[in-house]
Amino acid sequence: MTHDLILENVAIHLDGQPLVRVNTHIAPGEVLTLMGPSGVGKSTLLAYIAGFLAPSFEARGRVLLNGQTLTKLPAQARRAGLLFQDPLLFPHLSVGGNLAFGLREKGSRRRERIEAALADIGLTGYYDRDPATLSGGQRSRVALMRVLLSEPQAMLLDEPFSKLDAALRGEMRRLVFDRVRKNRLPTLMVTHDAEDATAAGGRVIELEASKA
Ligand SMILES: Nc1ncnc2c1ncn2[C@@H]1O[C@H](COP(=O)(O)OP(=O)(O)OP(=O)(O)O)[C@@H](O)[C@H]1O
Repeated sequence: MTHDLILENVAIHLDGQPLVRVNTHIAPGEVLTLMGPSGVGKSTLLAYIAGFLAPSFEARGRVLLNGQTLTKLPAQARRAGLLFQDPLLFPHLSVGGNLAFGLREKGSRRRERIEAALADIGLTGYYDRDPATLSGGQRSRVALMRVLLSEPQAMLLDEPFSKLDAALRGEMRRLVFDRVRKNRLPTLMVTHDAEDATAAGGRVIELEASKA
């Protein structure tokens, strides 16, 4: 099955004022970078796609994923993986518990899948660890893996590397872009950092502040 993310004449308004407007098609494994001034509505667009747009906004247009109109589905049915600036993990769950939260698969192989995911991000033996004891880079990797275990069909990245120091930023960029390509996920990344766009290596849409 191909995973295409289509934003068809999407326009978002706030209190009658136009914010973001986009019309584009993101192919499987493609990372489209969205840049533009603060307040133009970049995060709002991601929230619209994911299904939790605040009621003060008004949105027009259609969002399609694999040919299915997302805007007709509740947020939990949309299969859009979200990664934010802050890699938020549930503090009352272990690292393994956090990954289990993302896992779609049921049954006896869950533990095995989680152990494999931990090994995959260099965290073998971390299943029972308290997330508060992880480094920033380790937390970011667990947050990414939790999203991937939920088997998303598209990825939405909201300044995902901005809180990391330079060395970790490079490492996380490689990991994230490698996984979205391998999993053939259409990906929309919001960032203020031109180096993120260069590392993504794809198209860049530069939004302009509304003149209205
Ligand atoms: N829940 C909300 N209710 C009402 N207005 C909101 C809400 N969230 C954001 N806004 C407003 O909507 C506009 C767009 O915000 P948004 O966060 O999408 O911008 P952005 O382009 O992502 O900005 P930045 O680059 O600073 O993150 C801003 O004017 C913001 O103040």
